[in-house]
Amino acid sequence: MARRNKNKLFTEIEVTDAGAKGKAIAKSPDGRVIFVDNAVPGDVADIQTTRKRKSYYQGTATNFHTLSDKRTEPVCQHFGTCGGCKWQNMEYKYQLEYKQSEVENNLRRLGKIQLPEITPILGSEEIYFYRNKMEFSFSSSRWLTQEEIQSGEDIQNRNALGFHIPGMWDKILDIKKCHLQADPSNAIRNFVKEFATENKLAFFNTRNQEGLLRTLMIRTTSTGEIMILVQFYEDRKDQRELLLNAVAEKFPEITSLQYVVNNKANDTIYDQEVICFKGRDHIFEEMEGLKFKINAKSFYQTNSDQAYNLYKITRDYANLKGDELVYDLYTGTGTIAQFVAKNAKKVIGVEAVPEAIKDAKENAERNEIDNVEFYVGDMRKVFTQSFINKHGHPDVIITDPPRDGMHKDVVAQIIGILPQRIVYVSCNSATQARDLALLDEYYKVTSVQAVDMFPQTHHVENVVCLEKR
Ligand SMILES: C[S@@+](CC[C@H](N)C(=O)[O-])C[C@H]1O[C@@H](n2cnc3c(N)ncnc32)[C@H](O)[C@@H]1O
Repeated sequence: MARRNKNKLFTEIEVTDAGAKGKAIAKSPDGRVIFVDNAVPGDVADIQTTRKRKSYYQGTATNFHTLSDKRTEPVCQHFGTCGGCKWQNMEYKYQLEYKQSEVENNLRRLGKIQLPEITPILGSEEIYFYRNKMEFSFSSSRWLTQEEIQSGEDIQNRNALGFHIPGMWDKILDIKKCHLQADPSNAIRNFVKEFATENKLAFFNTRNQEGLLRTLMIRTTSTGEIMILVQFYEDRKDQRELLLNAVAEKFPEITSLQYVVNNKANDTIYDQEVICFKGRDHIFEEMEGLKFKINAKSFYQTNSDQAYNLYKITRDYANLKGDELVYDLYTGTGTIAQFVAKNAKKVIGVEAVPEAIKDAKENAERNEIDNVEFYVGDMRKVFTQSFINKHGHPDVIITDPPRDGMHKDVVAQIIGILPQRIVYVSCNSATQARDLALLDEYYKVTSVQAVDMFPQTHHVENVVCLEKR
């Protein structure tokens, strides 16, 4: 029996809000929420639903009756196909408003937290070309745009170097100019694509798992250094050297040219050997005179200017007088730990990635900071009572977990310790709200400050200060 198509077309619907995952929000005539693609709050549009759930629809705005005055013209030719900058069609001041209200809503509704007066979100001065790290994928089956399909041309070359089409693991949109990372990022990516195509180097075929070229990572820093990492699938020395030598010759400003040969099913490099082809195996970022060494696997905040603002807020909230023992949980390469060290008696950083901890120790030595210590391991297993007994009872805990937030055992351990103050830095205010709810009996939220690290996207960073009740 044929399945009935349950999708609907709702006409003349007002789009009222923007929220989770960058989608706009509207209400259907039957009272459900609709998460809408391709719309801006204030638009009045026909909405074609694509999925129905118990309490909501997903859909796309098709025909527009009124265009919102919050709209602006997207600057990027890839807008709408590329999933990277979903909010590029909304003026920046409104992006900030929606980010601020998402943080507040999550803390109030999910966390049920009583909030102090909230400081306005700190916007980014640079709203384009602010990222210091981008990763592009090679593909031999480029995503074809509507214009290309309609042109009816026989397209011979389907090579692409760019981003995954949202929700499609095997389709890559070829990127000609990305507005998120400053030059020479675009020049390097375009050169690599052209050189590889001209020299018939095989782009990766995801379905057949074959080809030479897999991913390209470009990292830039405020010190002017550049790191390039090419990930190869096939181990062909001649072809690899042909490409890497051409890149080195064309861009002598590259200070670290590295590669990985990875023929396992997924393209994560974290369990792979990174080989330095030319220059150093690392680059340096600088902040307030502190130097941070970054290797290919290190986490470093992707918007350097806003990272500095984020760290200053974190240090202010920690309100250190100089005699405190501070724990910096999820320390990465120990950046926050070193940033606050001169205001504390001692700082202890804990992190899961061994390479990051190695860099953290080296960074501290280079920066001549001798009151920091770093330990490696899964937070849940390392941050235990015996760890506290050994290293001391913290007066202040700074925590900056990944998107999933803290494991409930880690929250329970913090409650067991009851430091005077907690500074919670988060890139996901929903999981932050969940964790704050668990802490609420023991801690009062005294300050909240959202920081926009990612203009043109819905992502937002949030810093919360908690004082023991
Ligand atoms: C959002 S980053 C913060 C890094 C650092 N605070 C900074 O500003 O650069 C989160 C860090 O948590 C680490 N991490 C993720 N899961 C972890 C776990 N279970 N135990 C310890 N560290 C973990 C990641 O490797 C990453 O370095």
